[in-house]
Amino acid sequence: MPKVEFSYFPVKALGEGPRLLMSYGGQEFDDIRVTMEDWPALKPSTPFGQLPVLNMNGKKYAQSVALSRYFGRKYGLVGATPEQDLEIDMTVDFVNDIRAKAALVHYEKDEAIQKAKHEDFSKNLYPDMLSKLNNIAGQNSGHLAAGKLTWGDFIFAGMYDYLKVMLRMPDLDTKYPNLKKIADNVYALPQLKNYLANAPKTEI
Ligand SMILES: N[C@@H](CCC(=O)N[C@@H](CS)C(=O)NCC(=O)O)C(=O)O
Repeated sequence: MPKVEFSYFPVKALGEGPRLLMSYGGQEFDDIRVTMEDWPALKPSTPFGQLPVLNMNGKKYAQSVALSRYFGRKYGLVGATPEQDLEIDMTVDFVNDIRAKAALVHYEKDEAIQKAKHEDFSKNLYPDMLSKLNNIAGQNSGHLAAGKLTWGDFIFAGMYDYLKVMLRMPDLDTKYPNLKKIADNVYALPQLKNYLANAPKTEI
């Protein structure tokens, strides 16, 4: 299995899912953490002007979900039926919907608008979305979908710390315990021990 290069910023966020999946599958990779200083020079050489990017066999591939689905297929972390795959896809899309809502607030430049948006989303939207996801994880034995470990779990686990910060919800663990279970189940995998021991520690 030839070594590949994986480039992302020095955070977990959208990059950690693919990093965890490669580690799970025993895929050796250069874990390139691109600084904001270096990014402008690199940006034009990426497929969509965004990170993460996987450089494999001389070709560059982008989009964190597509990359994760690819590794999921490669390592058998998929559904047992097309319907289970659909379940994984729809739940991963929902996770990204939650992330997109929180990002809308996080990156709002006007402080007053940011505060109002955060209060509004925290009252109704976040509890509604998170409790739905928490129930789904409860019905799937601590997994995101299909009642088993899939590539979707790796995306969610990789994004868990980042979500806590974006949602401004340090008590996410206790409020929605089934979500923590998804992350815990992934981080306990023996295949990840080496990567987790050596990867740079980041807050998000
Ligand atoms: N849908 C893409 C989104 C990628 C994305 O938004 N990447 C951000 C970092 S999280 C980025 O590259 N930002 C720098 C830029 O757009 O210049 C994915 O999931 O990979």
